[in-house]
Amino acid sequence: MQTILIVDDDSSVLLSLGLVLKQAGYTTRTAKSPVEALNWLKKEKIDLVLQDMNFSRQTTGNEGLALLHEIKDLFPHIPVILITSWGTISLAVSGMQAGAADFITKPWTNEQIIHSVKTALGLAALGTSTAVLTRDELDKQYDFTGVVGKDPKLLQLLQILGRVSATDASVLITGESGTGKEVIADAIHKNSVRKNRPLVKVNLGSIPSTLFESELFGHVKGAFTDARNDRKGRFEEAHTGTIFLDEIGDLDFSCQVKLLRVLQERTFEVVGSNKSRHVDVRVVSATNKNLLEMISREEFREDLYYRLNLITVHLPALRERREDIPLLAQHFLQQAAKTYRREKLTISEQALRWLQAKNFPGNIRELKHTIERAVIMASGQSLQVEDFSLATAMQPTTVAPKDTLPEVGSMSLEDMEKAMILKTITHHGGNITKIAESLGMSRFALYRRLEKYGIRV
Ligand SMILES: Nc1ncnc2c1ncn2[C@@H]1O[C@H](COP(=O)(O)OP(=O)(O)OP(=O)(O)O)[C@@H](O)[C@H]1O
Repeated sequence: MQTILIVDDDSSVLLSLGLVLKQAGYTTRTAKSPVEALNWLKKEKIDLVLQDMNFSRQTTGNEGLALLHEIKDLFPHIPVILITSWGTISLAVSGMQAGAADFITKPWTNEQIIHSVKTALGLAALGTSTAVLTRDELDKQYDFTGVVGKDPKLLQLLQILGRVSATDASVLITGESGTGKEVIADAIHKNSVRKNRPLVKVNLGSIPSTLFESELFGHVKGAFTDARNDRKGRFEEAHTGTIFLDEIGDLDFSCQVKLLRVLQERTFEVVGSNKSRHVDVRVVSATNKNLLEMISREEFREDLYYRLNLITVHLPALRERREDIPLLAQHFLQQAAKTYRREKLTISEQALRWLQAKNFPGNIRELKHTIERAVIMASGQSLQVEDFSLATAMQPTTVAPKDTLPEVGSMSLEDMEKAMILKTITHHGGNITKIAESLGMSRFALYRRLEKYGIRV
């Protein structure tokens, strides 16, 4: 049985937390001061510490922080979960920086405590094994179908993911556009105990802040002028499963606090109703932005950052894993050949080497589009360097001069708009930020048009 040490100066808190944890099958020890806590840690095998940060009457939290530092120095492998007041969230942030496993804000619920304890113990049990597994070994243990590659950086990442997926820990996936963040989010869900439950994907970059709550938490009929029916929010749809929050770095500052609340308390209110609903979700998020830089510019909340990234995985850019280009190219060739009914099509060795040396600022997505274009345009049975250079040369790089506009009456303004959007997507290899910039519109406006024309990027 695992033993949890609870540290708080309030006897009633010690009692209630002790009861909750005992009911959940843990042995508990209690300490009312840092000295008592350290004594327990020295004389018994403690698996986890649950520590109230505001346990001293001064409530500055300094004493709590000092105890945390001491525990991390003496027993670095024991996970520590902090309990803080909502008003002293900055304490929780300092605690996370000092190595705490997680933080819970008051008033806590029993589910929150158990969820956090289970996750932290699960992560601690994974240990720090360093033996690097081969792709075959990984495939025997986990389901990574759809994730092509065997570059050592990718294998290391998959190894961590395989182990972390089984826990309920929140995972933040970072990496440039087109490096496969969504593919990795799928893999996390597929390898988790929630795999038969829903995986709900939310692109936060495409939701205007005015619709944020209604989209994520749902609304009841009549909540606002356009609310003609009740509508389920994305969190409710994801209940018992996983929610994938894509483009988290694009979330408006005012919406960040609303998201923090639901992630913290695991409850939300449907717009127009005042009843709280409990939600059980695993959170995976992704961004191509540097959140730490955004935090220093005060554009992203640090407490939200720590809530999202119990584990961070960074996906390498394609230029950092060129060895995988031939494998990926073969994979996309098979896919495109099937789609365009050119099953017999192969790719030459020189063409593979040419692709391997080429730069793909749009990463794997751009490589995929490049192969697709070559498959459409190639006339022979084997794709050659010329097929790729031709496909690349056909990519628009300059603005068309005025007199090359199509004949009057041959195209509507909407056709032109759609064509220009497609041209820009090809040019930027699917990088939404750059496409929006080049077209002189906001990302939101771009997403609306993509939806309107049924274009998938
Ligand atoms: N390892 C991989 N194996 C096979 N296909 C991949 C891999 N990584 C990415 N892809 C493909 O590349 C394309 C882009 O991947 P994905 O959408 O996951 O990237 P992303 O990092 O989420 O991009 P963005 O930041 O622009 O949202 C998709 O078509 C995906 O299927």
